[in-house]
Amino acid sequence: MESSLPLSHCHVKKTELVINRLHTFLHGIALLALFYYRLTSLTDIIKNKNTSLLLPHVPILISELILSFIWLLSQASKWRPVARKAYPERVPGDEKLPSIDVFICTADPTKEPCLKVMNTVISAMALDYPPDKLHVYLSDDGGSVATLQAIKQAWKFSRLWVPFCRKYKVKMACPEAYFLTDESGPDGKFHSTEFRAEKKEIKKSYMEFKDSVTKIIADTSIYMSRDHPPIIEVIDDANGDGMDSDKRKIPLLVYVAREKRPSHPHHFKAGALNVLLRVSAMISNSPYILVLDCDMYCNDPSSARQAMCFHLDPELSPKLGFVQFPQKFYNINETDINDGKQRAVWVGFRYFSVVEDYFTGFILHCKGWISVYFDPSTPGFLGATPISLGEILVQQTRWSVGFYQVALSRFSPLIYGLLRTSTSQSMCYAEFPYSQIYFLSLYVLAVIPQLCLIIGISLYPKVSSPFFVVFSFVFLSSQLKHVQEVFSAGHSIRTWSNEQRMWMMKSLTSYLFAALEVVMEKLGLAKARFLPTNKVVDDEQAKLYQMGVYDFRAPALFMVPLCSLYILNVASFIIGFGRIMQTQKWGEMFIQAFIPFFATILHFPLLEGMVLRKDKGRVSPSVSLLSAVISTIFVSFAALVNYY
Ligand SMILES: O=c1ccn([C@@H]2O[C@H](COP(=O)(O)OP(=O)(O)O[C@H]3O[C@H](CO)[C@@H](O)[C@H](O)[C@H]3O)[C@@H](O)[C@H]2O)c(=O)[nH]1
Ligand SMILES: [Mn+2]
Repeated sequence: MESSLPLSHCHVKKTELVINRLHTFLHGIALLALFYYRLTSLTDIIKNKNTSLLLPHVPILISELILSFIWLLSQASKWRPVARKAYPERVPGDEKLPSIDVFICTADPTKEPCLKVMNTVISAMALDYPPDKLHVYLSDDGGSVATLQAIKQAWKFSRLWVPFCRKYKVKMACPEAYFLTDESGPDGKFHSTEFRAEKKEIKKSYMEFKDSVTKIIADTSIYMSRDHPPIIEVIDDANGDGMDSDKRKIPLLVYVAREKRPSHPHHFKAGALNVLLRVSAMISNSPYILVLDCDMYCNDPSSARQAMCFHLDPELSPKLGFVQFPQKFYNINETDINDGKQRAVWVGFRYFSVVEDYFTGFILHCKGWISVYFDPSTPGFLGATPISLGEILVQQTRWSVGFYQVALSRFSPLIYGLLRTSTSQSMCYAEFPYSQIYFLSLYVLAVIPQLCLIIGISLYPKVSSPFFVVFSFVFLSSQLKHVQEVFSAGHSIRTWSNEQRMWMMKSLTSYLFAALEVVMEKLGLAKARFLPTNKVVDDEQAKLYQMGVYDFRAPALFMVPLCSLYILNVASFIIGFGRIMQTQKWGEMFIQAFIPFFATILHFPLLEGMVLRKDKGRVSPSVSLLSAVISTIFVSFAALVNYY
């Protein structure tokens, strides 16, 4: 009877569906009204031959068109929200399970601490899956001797750890995280002296393993090699124990450092994964692969079985290309000022773009495969997100470069995708690459209404006009929709402000610089690069992050535009507000004064960073000074125009 029960269940989230569609409908109508207003006022300007007024009005119109276009694309992923449930207890017996190859990538031993990489490896070894059907491959792009030595130690420790996890059904397969939490074993065995004795023993072994890794690091010079021959090593001990697949108690573990030469393009992570595909084809050749980054660990040992609930489902299976677990992070605190959690969501691996995960998924869909997005209540995998603002912006710049590479190519989702897959699927895949042009809208909205407020040019309807309601509705409906999404995901209002702030900060810096980088790349002046994020946590940074305070020690290239725009907004609000008080014309400039006011409040941490804070993570005085000079030039320009 058991086999007739479904392995998974998918249900439509009805309330969210109704809210989303109602929002699409009402917001869509309001946008049409907004553009009606813009077009009529532009026609008036042209009729009255006030051509100089086109200078601010046209960019504002373009920026509103861009925002609306991206909003429209984003509706596709919200049209039919579903939730999935997997029943791993219903998957067939172990003998019927297909085998899995787990791929883990590491690249730079200076940025990716060896112990963390080994924890990822060990947690994968301890997945709840038949050991003879699980094979773990580590790709080491850094070709580091230390990593090779450490993985041998990790293998030794796994020989104790994997049986321990199986025996006591340990829920946290990553040893570092296990020994940090207070898990005392499953019910019943909780008090057993046997369990306690074994736990003590295994903890001792873990400490010895940690010491051995520390010693390896201390004794070896650690650097990221870009020039090395290939090494493939099946990790084993001298007796060959553990190799005989009939008797194997722990999964096979293989170390791979592909050949790298400076003259040869190696295609970053996608290149590493393709080498693993070729190597694993010769060794285990499993029909399924599980890809992990070295900063993620398996948080729920049953996740491989959960994925099988979809892959073995007779209805889904023939077309199912991949099961995607959302990226969730273990190093996020409640305040999450950097919006590291990214609530909105990201096989031969495709080169060509540094967002190979997104791009490969897109191409698979275009080839007719489907995928399942599975968000279990216990996250299957937990990763690490950068905790400093600078790292986040650098990471975002890399992603943005990757998205532009896709958007500007023949693979552009709205052309390539529409011809090959459904409209809604293409829209979903188009949202990320096209939303990189947010920076155009945000620069316009951060500068033009402000300068016009100082000059005294009105760009928005008066409070008494019926179109005032339209503009207010568009603003409120988009903000309230965002708040609703934040709340329904179980977060607080603080998440809303963090996400708004980070969205603006990323757009104004990363999206812009990525666009410049891609232009340079097209002109042959720059080369594609993949700077792995830094996973080494600096104490000072960790302290600031824990307190919910920004670490503004980001590159000046990022900080100067942000601070200059902030000062410009504060200044324009003060000048504009002063003028409104003088002239008592509240109605005319209300929206225009509200924009810099909103920015001033939302980005208050920048003001704190420039003026109030004295700690190391404040905005450096040179950045503040340079920003003040730049914004003064803009404000003076507007004041001069106003004067004449
Ligand atoms: O030349 C390289 C560069 C990177 N990596 C590995 O790629 C992974 C991702 O790098 P990371 O620095 O952690 O970047 P993130 O921005 O955190 O990664 C996100 O973005 C990447 C695309 O840019 C995706 O591949 C990742 O899955 C996704 O988590 C890590 O395991 C690296 O070791 C390589 O193997 N070779
Ligand atoms: Mn990462």
